[in-house]
Amino acid sequence: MEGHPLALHDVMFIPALVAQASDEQNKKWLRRAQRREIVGCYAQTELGHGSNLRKLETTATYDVSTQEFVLHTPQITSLKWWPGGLGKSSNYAVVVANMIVKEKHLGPHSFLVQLRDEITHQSLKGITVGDIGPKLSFNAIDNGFLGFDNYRIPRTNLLMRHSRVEPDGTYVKPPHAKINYSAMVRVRSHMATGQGNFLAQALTIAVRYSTVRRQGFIESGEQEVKVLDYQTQQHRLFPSIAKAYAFTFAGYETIRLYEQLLKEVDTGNVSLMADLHALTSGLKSVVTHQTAQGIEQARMACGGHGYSQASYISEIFGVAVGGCTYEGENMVMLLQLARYLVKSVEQIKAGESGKLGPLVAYLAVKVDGVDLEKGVEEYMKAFQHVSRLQTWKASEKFLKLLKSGEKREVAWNKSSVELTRASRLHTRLYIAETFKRSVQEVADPRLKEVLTDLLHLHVNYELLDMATYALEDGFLSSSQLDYVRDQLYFYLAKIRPNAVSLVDSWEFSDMQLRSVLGRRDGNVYENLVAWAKASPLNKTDVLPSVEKYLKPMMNSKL
Ligand SMILES: CCCCCCCCCCCCCCCCCCC/C=C/C(=O)SCCNC(=O)CCNC(=O)[C@H](O)C(C)(C)COP(=O)(O)OP(=O)(O)OC[C@H]1O[C@@H](n2cnc3c(N)ncnc32)[C@H](O)[C@@H]1OP(=O)(O)O
Ligand SMILES: Cc1cc2nc3c(=O)[nH]c(=O)nc-3n(C[C@H](O)[C@H](O)[C@H](O)COP(=O)(O)OP(=O)(O)OC[C@H]3O[C@@H](n4cnc5c(N)ncnc54)[C@H](O)[C@@H]3O)c2cc1C
Repeated sequence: MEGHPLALHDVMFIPALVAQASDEQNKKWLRRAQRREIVGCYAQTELGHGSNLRKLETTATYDVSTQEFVLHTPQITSLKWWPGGLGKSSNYAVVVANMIVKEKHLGPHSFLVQLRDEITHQSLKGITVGDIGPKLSFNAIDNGFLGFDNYRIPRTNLLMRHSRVEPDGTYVKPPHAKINYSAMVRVRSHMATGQGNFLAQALTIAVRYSTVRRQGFIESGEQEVKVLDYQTQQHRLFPSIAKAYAFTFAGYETIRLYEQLLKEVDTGNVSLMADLHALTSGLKSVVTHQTAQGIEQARMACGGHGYSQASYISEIFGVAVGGCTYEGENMVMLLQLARYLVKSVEQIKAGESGKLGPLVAYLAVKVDGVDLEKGVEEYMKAFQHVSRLQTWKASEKFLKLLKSGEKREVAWNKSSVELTRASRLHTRLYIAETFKRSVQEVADPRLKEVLTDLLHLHVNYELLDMATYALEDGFLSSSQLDYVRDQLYFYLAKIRPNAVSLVDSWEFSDMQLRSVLGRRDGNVYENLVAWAKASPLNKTDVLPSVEKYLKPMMNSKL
């Protein structure tokens, strides 16, 4: 859970080579990387810039006389900063640098760069590299810094699958300007399943513990109840169980789309890139945020023991919440999706609704009302309505500011909170839709029934959560919202008997969970005592600090 120093080798270094190095280059590098004869990382972010890639400062200047690129770190803010595995473990990196050829700045490009000697592992001349120090979590990973002092690499170390620099300095452009961002898009495509997995771990601990913990009464005079029987506890945990499933289903779809994109790009077809970029930008943002919230609720649902490291939930939280920042800070990525949504609105206004992609076609179709009692399809129409409403409102605000003479960037900034709201609603619609589709495809009728209950819980919880939008224009009445509330409470109670099975079905072992509270055998109390006794402070009855500090203080006459 604390991460692995070689994680980025598998998660980004190898995928960057697969997607961006030419077949010829990969004959040299890929097998070596796969066999772990060389260990790499993905070095893009700098001390001064992470989000705004166009302003990366590390330069790779082509020297036509030697057919080499000269990598250089012009100032302190240009140091690479954050890459996982860079500090101590890697001897190679895919480095993203601003490429300059014949004095022309050609923007960020990826290069394979050797950092350390393959035998001694010592850093090479011209390279400054080290670890950036402890973090909130992920402390088994050596996130690092890296500087170059006019460090030379062969021309052929530019990753040349999609763009090239010929020996004479002729630049051959890629088929899409952002094709070099593929390693990021890949990780974003995988993040919904990854984060769903973190959420599932925290919920497994909290749900299991909630059936061991007895406290208080529901009907007086009876045995104290398992805390999972409280409606508030169910409300805290069960909607997140639904989300963990929903995120996983959505993630399967984005992973499939990424694989499709890779194949299509190789045939020169880049049409999926904008759609997938928009989709994964929104999905990574919503999923990481809701996962962090869900894990924190799971911790609180374990009361005082949730705060102990024996629960292990704090570590899961620390790792998961990193996802709100890495692979694109969440607000920044929501605004990327918003660009796509605004463009879609502009297309509709221009009478080109027919050109809209399937995920945004609903923006052009108005619905007057819904009959929620007819079932999940009607909820989908309600989600479409609120997303459409907010997308149009935010877009109109932006377009109006533009029309009034504001500069594009200023108008954008003044509309940005509303735009991020639209992006979230659009993404939550997508999550609900994929959840619905995935449940419909389940063949086993008993499994389908339980997952359908979770789906119902999800859509009622979500609609209630976005109720202000639906009430704003009178789309939903307050009596419809009462119906949604009743349904929510109905499904909380219905799911209760299956709650433990739902989390057990994720099949985390005790070794994976590392949680005293979430043990499979439920022997929480004995093991909490054993865990406490094993605390380093309990190695001796009297600590050295007693002689050193306590006694002088207690014996002082002052
Ligand atoms: C088995 C597989 C496992 C897979 C991995 C699973 C991971 C799951 C987690 C669980 C496992 C835990 C294990 C541990 C893993 C830990 C991993 C952490 C690793 C972290 C790595 C990093 O963080 S790497 C650095 C990431 N950095 C960023 O994300 C930077 C964010 N910024 C950007 O991406 C960009 O700068 C930008 C998109 C914000 C803006 O780009 P730019 O300025 O160039 O563009 P514009 O804004 O001007 O837009 C122009 C135009 O381009 C379009 N566009 C931008 N990007 C793309 C793209 N990628 N694709 C397509 N199109 C793009 C943009 O939309 C604009 O279009 P318009 O039409 O003009 O609107
Ligand atoms: C655990 C972890 C692992 C990482 N691993 C790697 C790695 O392996 N390789 C690598 O290269 N990098 C890595 N990073 C770096 C990471 O990708 C960046 O930190 C991330 O992309 C955010 O960029 P930033 O730090 O520049 O944030 P900033 O952009 O400085 O964000 C600060 C604030 O400014 C806001 N902001 C910035 N731009 C805008 C805008 N245009 N509009 C509105 N608001 C804006 C943000 O929303 C945020 O609130 C890692 C980071 C972490 C935490």
